[in-house]
Amino acid sequence: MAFAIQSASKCAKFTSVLVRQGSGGSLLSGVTKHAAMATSADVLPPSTPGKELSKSVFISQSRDVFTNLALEDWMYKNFDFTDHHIMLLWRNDPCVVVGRHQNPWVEVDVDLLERKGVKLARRNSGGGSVYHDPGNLNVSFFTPKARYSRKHNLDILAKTLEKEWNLSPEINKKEDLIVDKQYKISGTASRLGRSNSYHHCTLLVNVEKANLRASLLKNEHLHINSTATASVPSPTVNLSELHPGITMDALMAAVGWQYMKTDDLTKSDKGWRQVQKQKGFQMVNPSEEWFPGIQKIRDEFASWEWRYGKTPKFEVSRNYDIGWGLMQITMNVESGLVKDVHVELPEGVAWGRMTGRIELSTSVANQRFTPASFLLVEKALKTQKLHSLHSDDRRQAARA
Ligand SMILES: Nc1ncnc2c1ncn2[C@@H]1O[C@H](COP(=O)(O)OC(=O)CCCC[C@@H]2CCSS2)[C@@H](O)[C@H]1O
Repeated sequence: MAFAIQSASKCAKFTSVLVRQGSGGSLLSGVTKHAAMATSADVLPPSTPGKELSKSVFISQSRDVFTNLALEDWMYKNFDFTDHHIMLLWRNDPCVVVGRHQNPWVEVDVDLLERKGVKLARRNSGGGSVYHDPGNLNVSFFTPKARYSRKHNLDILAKTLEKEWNLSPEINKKEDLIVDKQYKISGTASRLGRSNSYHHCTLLVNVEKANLRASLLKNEHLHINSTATASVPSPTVNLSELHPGITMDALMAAVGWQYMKTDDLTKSDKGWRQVQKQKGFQMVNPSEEWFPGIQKIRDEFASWEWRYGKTPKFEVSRNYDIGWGLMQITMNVESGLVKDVHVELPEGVAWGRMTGRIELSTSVANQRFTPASFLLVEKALKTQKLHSLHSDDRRQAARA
């Protein structure tokens, strides 16, 4: 029996290729779409009974953020990592990935992202919003919860950069990897379940910095009140700027090999030993054929209900200069849907005989919130005549 795949999923199979024979070759050289396909049982020798821990490096063949998040989720839910730890390396086409408890309208200009073709995704782990493109490497470390250690994993990454390229990254308080005391090269988040866990992090190799900045710009017109997790912006640097030898291929190979040779066992793993069974990295095709049910998970990650509907409830306002002062339109949004709308008129301005705060019943009620919801309310208001109160009107309004 090969490792956990059998015990957990009966049918997960992997296209498996040895991608680095000898030390000189590029990580991905020799890998073709039609590389020999084999089940894990064909690749890995049968494990001997007892407490043996082995490790694998998987590389996702997909660049679709929703597919990769689904793959991660599938592995987390279906594998048993007790005697097999896995590192998954994955990259995405341009996207912003917000944390599980975040508000996308706080974090980014949602409409701008859409116009630029940058996807917006929500992950299952907590923390802030990060930008991905193929120059960003995502590294997921899967272990049983009992062996979960962010520090151990980040040490592997730091050690790789030290040994291979003479860099001295440090792990700061929030477990970012930073260089020169301030420049972030990696952000971290994690998910812990009853028995399984993963810690995942980014590595900025050579992302389009201008796109990173532009994709994390906010919509300055929206004023949002919410309890959602806020991101912690930091100055960032690409590893390729620190050492020209750091290419994506070279980094993936170095990180993968450092992972394979690092002992994950701890003092509490009495009677265990770590064995090396895998001779190379395994290319993973995250398709329905290999991971039954993955398409449904992918569709859930891509759905409006998950990306926007999961936003913690919030209050969002826009201010309008109407000549006599600032008018404010406010909406309460729950599960991404507009629950109620009110307008706050500036002092001394009336709408008919109404002043101050006015509850509105509008066509946006119970609809999905978008910044364009404000345009609809604005339009509806424009059909009403606002006027400045004369002192007589003020007295009347006060009596009403
Ligand atoms: N790709 C990437 N890597 C590192 N730092 C980034 C990146 N993109 C943006 N940033 C910077 O980090 C802050 C947000 O930092 P903050 O600390 O708020 O959030 C994080 O770091 C979350 C990391 C999540 C990692 C997951 C791994 C797989 S899927 S995403 C942002 O405002 C930018 O200044």
